[in-house]
Amino acid sequence: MAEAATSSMRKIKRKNRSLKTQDPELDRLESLPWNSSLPQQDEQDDSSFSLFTGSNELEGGFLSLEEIDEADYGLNIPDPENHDRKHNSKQNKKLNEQKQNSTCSDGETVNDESSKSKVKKKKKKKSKDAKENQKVQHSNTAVDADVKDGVEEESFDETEYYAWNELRLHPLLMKAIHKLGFKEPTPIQKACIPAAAHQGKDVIGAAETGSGKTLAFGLPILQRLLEEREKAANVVGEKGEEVEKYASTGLLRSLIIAPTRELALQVTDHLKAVAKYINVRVTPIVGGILAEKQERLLKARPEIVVGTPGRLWELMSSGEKHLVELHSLSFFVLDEADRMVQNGHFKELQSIIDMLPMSNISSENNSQDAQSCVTVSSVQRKKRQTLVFSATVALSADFRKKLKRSSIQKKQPSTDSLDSIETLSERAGMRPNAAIIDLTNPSILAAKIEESFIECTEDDKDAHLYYILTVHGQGRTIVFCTSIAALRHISSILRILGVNVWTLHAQMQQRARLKAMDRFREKENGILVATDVAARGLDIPGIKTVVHYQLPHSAEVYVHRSGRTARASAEGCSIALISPKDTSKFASLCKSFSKDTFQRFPLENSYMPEILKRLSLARQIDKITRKDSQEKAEQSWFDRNASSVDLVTENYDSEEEQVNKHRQKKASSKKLKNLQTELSMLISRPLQSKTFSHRYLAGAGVTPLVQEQLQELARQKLSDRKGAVFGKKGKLVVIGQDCVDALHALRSAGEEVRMDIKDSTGRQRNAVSSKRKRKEEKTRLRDQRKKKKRDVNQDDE
Ligand SMILES: Nc1ncnc2c1ncn2[C@@H]1O[C@H](COP(=O)(O)OP(=O)(O)OP(=O)(O)O)[C@@H](O)[C@H]1O
Repeated sequence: MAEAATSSMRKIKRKNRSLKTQDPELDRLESLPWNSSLPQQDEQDDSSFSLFTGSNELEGGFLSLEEIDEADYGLNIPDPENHDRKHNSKQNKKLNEQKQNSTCSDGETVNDESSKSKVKKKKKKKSKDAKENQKVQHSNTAVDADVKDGVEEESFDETEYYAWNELRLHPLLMKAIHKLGFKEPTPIQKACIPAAAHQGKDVIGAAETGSGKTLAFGLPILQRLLEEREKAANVVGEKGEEVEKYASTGLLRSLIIAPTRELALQVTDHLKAVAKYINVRVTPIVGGILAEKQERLLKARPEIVVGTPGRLWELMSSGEKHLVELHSLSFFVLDEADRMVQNGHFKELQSIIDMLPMSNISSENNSQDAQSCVTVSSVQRKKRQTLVFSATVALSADFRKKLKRSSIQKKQPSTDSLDSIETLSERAGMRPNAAIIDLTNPSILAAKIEESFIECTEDDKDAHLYYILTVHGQGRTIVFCTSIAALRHISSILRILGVNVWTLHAQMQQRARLKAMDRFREKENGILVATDVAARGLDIPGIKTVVHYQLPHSAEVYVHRSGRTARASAEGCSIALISPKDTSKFASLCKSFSKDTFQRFPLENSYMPEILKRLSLARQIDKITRKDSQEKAEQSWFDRNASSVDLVTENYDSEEEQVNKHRQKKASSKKLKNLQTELSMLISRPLQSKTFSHRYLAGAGVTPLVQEQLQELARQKLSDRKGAVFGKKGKLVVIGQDCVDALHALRSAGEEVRMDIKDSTGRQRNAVSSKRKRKEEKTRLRDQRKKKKRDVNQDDE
């Protein structure tokens, strides 16, 4: 079997050699060794992206590229020659056609034909070889049997995936990437994969929201697992031993920690999608799900665990076997790392980190661990890599210098809390020559998101939110609130107004949280009202608009909130509702983004009278129903407590009081009914402006002639309505602003506003200082009065 494998490898080597051309780029690619395909870069200054080059720190070695034939995996990875051939084919096509027509007896053309048939034969042979190789590899590798059985050639445009070649990913990973349709790696993936997967480096990665950071750490993990398995299988194959027991070690190889449950579940799904063709188990361990159920999942001994700190620590501290066998860990990953160090929320994370074996100790030095690790093969005993990622990793210049000077301390037992990414990384065992890959721009805002604001009073925020959702509600929208009270208020008002919204906050049951997310995902124009629990990492396609109903407490959270839109190649916009009390906060946000202009979101005020009418009704309905349900809740609380101590409750109200109460109740329910009827009549017809906006129509690409016709229709409809609101002609649909989504409205009519950052921060400073002065004056006067009183008392005595 081993012989067959070696002979097929020889064939592949010959084949590769025969493909060589004089192309310098191809020569360069071919000369790159499998395990250090990183494009060499000069070290750059502190602020820019820099990759540290250096010796490969992984022990155990890798398979060389020549030892792997993509065809074994039912996939043709594009090769540079192919790429060039395809690339040039369009230009040459015409020429060839001419040649064929004019020189059918020409020797060159015949040669061409024969070379074509040779290529065809070669291709056939390659596919035959591939099938044979696959049979050999089937027993030699630990990849999923399902995949190995079907050698279907995937038909896709090879040149489209050419950009991945440089990253030298395993063909089975490439197959999954192709399936996902990711034509090229994102910049953060391009930068991280060579460093983490091929150079075995620790990485601190920062790149804007939605830029593909999950795969930037996910692919290196899977790549390394695959390489180790194949290496182990080859070693064992050579020795002629049984292979199956090396297929999956059942050891914990990678621990990924994320700050929220939803994010941990999402990362799990993302990794599963890319590990589709390999037998790697990825398991989420998050709170809100029965711990026993998760313990059962861990019994399957997944190689990759993605979890939140709380539940992970709960299981680890109770001695869960799979999770405490940390000697086998090859990757320790912190996603959204800066969130982990905030508010002292993550004591558990500190405990988990303290449990990691003293970093990067090889098996020889860790004999005790090695003894308990009976199934781990020598190729798997490598150094642990630490990967730390976020869109807002705020690294101090000092820390970068420390990394460059290679002066990071080895993990020391310490009682310090993890209050910065620096300490967190150091304590997790980050090695001195870690690669810092910082692709964020100075403003840390994602470049593709159009940021805007609406100035209004606190009271008018509801009206403006309703305006955005109804007039520009195309695509999914997330509305962010800072407090749960505000979330409850706005979601209740919107529901009364007939707007279907889902809510997400930390006080909800996990099942309800997941359900809300699912429902939101399902609806093309879904609306989610959420607290900052949804601010980080959530990747839901089609979110076109993010509304900041209340401003967050920090610039980082603002960036993450806005980053729920315009992900991957999509576009989107963010709208902040700014009341007078938000102005100084907004100014300091602008300052931290070094942004001196923001766009004012365009409003069509002619909608407002109708919106305010509806809103007023909705608020009255909300008030009555709240009062009602509060009374009911109080009564049932009273009854429950009374019955728990065997008390019989009696009504001590006089008859008159009882009658009055009854009357009030009846009146209130009648009022409620009337309000509801009036509101439902209003919302049964589309919200319409009294005028017609040319700017929106132009923004939507409507020609002047069509604009004129639409305007005429609108006029007609409005005049019809005066006579008979629900007449036949009332069914005529007027195309207005509500056909333009928020982003297009902003692009076509947004107004660039200069944010006078200095001025407003100056105003803020003045306000603070005058507040302080007033307080001091008050204290002085109080002291004076007290002194006077004392003096009078003394005089009396
Ligand atoms: N190479 C790629 N080509 C196209 N899309 C990609 C690629 N890599 C990842 N994506 C997609 O981009 C989206 C965003 O990826 P991901 O969630 O990893 O972003 P992120 O940088 O972690 O964002 P955040 O900072 O908000 O957490 C996902 O839908 C993912 O499937």
